[in-house]
Amino acid sequence: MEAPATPSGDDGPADGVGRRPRHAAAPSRARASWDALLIRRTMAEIAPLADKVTSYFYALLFVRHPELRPLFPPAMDTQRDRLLRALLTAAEHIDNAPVLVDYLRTLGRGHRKYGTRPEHYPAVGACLIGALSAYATHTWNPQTEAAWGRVYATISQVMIEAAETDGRATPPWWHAEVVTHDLRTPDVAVITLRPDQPYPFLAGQYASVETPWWPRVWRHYSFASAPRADGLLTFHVRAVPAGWVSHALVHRACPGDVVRLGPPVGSMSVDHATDSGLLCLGGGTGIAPIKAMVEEVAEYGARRPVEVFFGARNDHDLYDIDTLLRLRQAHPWISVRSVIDREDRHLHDAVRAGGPWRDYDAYLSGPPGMIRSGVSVLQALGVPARRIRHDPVDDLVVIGS
Ligand SMILES: NC(=O)C1=CN([C@@H]2O[C@H](COP(=O)(O)OP(=O)(O)OC[C@H]3O[C@@H](n4cnc5c(N)ncnc54)[C@H](O)[C@@H]3O)[C@@H](O)[C@H]2O)C=CC1
Repeated sequence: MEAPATPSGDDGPADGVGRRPRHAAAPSRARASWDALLIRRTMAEIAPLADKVTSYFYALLFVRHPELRPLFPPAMDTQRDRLLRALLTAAEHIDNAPVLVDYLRTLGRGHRKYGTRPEHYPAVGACLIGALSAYATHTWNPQTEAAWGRVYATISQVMIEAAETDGRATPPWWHAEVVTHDLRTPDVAVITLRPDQPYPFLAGQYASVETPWWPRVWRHYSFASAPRADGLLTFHVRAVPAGWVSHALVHRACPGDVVRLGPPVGSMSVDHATDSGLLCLGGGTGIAPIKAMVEEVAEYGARRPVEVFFGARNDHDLYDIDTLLRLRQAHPWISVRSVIDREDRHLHDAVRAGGPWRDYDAYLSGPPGMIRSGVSVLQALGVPARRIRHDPVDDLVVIGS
């Protein structure tokens, strides 16, 4: 979702690939819905050819604009997926302006760390339309091209404005020095960082991290502690197979090394306006944001039921259970249950046995499969969808890799 590529912006013709003049009238509802229909048709046609379309898009971009190549990572594998996911997400919410705008603003802010500038957007937009038109051969026509031009213009305008607004208050990225590096298991490290300037975030959020060993390769990690008075940040990192960044962080990083951090993102934060109970499911290193949220609730001082289920493959993988148990000792209204996988019993079985959870707010963090099945289990147990929170499952594919 964080391709330093997508939407465009210039002062081109209204129906071309460009940025709508700042004060231009918004398209009518009818036109917006018609555009949405045409965009969805294109997306449906190219879905089975997604890899080819994105490869062709980047080939066009780098041939036409070689000066943009340094903004992207040397190996483009994950990058390709991100562009497509960003487009799919935008297409999915195209009729839901508040959700779409919120998503695009986050995307625009996140692009600042790549060095994306307003003048890059038209170049990207023209190549995107070039790639779509080459593959969506059944649905592409002048009306579809015009619809893409308008939608892309709106998307790029939202992203550019969000980046400009953000630029007035925050840096595009933060440098952060490794202060401690604690190898808790052969492949899990708990790493503490000191950012070079204040880094405001909420427990439950996550950030992109770039290491000095893999420039321009960014991966997401959730904060493992609530905001601290000393400003330090903590991450839990598991070195996963073929995970360049995670391997570097676990096996190479030492105190004194400096990484870069993108802005905090994510909406899985605790609502302190209610005193409902919290049901928290953490799988493996997915326990990180759960721990941060539990710490925040404890600091907040409200005595509300907090029920944590920590799923792990084996005892070693309960690498942070002691911290959770200390929290429980200090705050008896917190309950912590560890669940080691067994053939006949998994994390969700323990959750099922522990209810009822109807009146709880539920938070899930862990592997995508755990989140998907966890949501179904909780809904079957009567927890309404609006009370179930987790990070976007697509982002988790690259969280921690
Ligand atoms: N904000 C978030 O949601 C975060 C997600 N993660 C993700 O969490 C994962 C952690 O990786 P590992 O520590 O290797 O986890 P893992 O693969 O060892 O799984 C940990 C535990 O999760 C549960 N689990 C896993 N798959 C399940 C399924 N399909 N159904 C039910 N329960 C399941 C089991 O209890 C398992 O022991 C990574 O995929 C990482 O991207 C990590 C940090 C934050």
